[in-house]
Amino acid sequence: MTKVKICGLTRECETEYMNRWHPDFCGFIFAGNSRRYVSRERAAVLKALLSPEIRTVGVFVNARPEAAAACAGEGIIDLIQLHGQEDEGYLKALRELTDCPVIQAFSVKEAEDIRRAEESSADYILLDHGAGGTGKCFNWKLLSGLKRPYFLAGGLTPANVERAVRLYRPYAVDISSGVETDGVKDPIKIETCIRRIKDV
Ligand SMILES: O=C(O)c1ccccc1NCC(=O)[C@H](O)[C@H](O)COP(=O)(O)O
Repeated sequence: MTKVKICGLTRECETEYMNRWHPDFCGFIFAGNSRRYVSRERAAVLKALLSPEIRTVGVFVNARPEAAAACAGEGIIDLIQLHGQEDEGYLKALRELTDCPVIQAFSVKEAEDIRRAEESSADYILLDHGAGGTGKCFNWKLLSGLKRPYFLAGGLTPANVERAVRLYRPYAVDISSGVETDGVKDPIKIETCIRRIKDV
C-alpha cells in the first residue's frame, strides 16, 4: 500500500491530527526561508507529541551535512530529506557522519531529471515540482518507465491524490499545501486525503 508523508508541521494541534490519521511519515522544514520553518527545538517538542510509530523527516535545503547529522543524532528526526542542490559528494559526506536514511528530492521539469533521480545513491528519491512546498504538480507522464520506488510530491490534494496513487503506485505520496486552508493544516483535508489513499 502506498505510504503517506504529511509535510510541514508547525503546530501542536497538527500532531493530534497525525496521531488520529496516522500517516507513515511527518516532515519538519528546517529551511529558514519557508513559511513552514521550525527550529530544531520546536521540532523536538512536536516530535515528542507524535505517536512513536510515525517516522519524522527533517527537510534541509543546502544545509551543512553536520547540521543534518546532528539533528538525526539527537533523535528529532528518523530520516533526512535533502531538498536543495545537494550532490553525490554531499551524500558521501553525510554518510560519514550518520547512518540516518536519506531522501533526496529532485525537481522534475523533463525526462533527464527522472534519469538523474534514478541514479541517486540516496536511500529514497522524492520527485517534486520545484523548490518544495509550492503546491504545484509536475508532468506526471514523465513517471512512466521509472524503475525505482519514489515519493511522489508536488501539488497533491484531496481531489487528485487518489488518481495519482491509482495510476502510478508510488512508494509514498508527500503532501503539504494540499492539506492546508489559508496556510494552516486542515484536519478535514488530512482525513480525506489519507482515507482516499488507503481506499485505493
Ligand atoms: O514545504 C516547504 O515549505 C518547503 C520549503 C523548502 C523546501 C522543501 C519544502 N517542502 C518539502 C516537502 O516535502 C513538501 O511536502 C513537498 O515539496 C510537496 O509540497 P506541496 O506541493 O505543497 O504539497
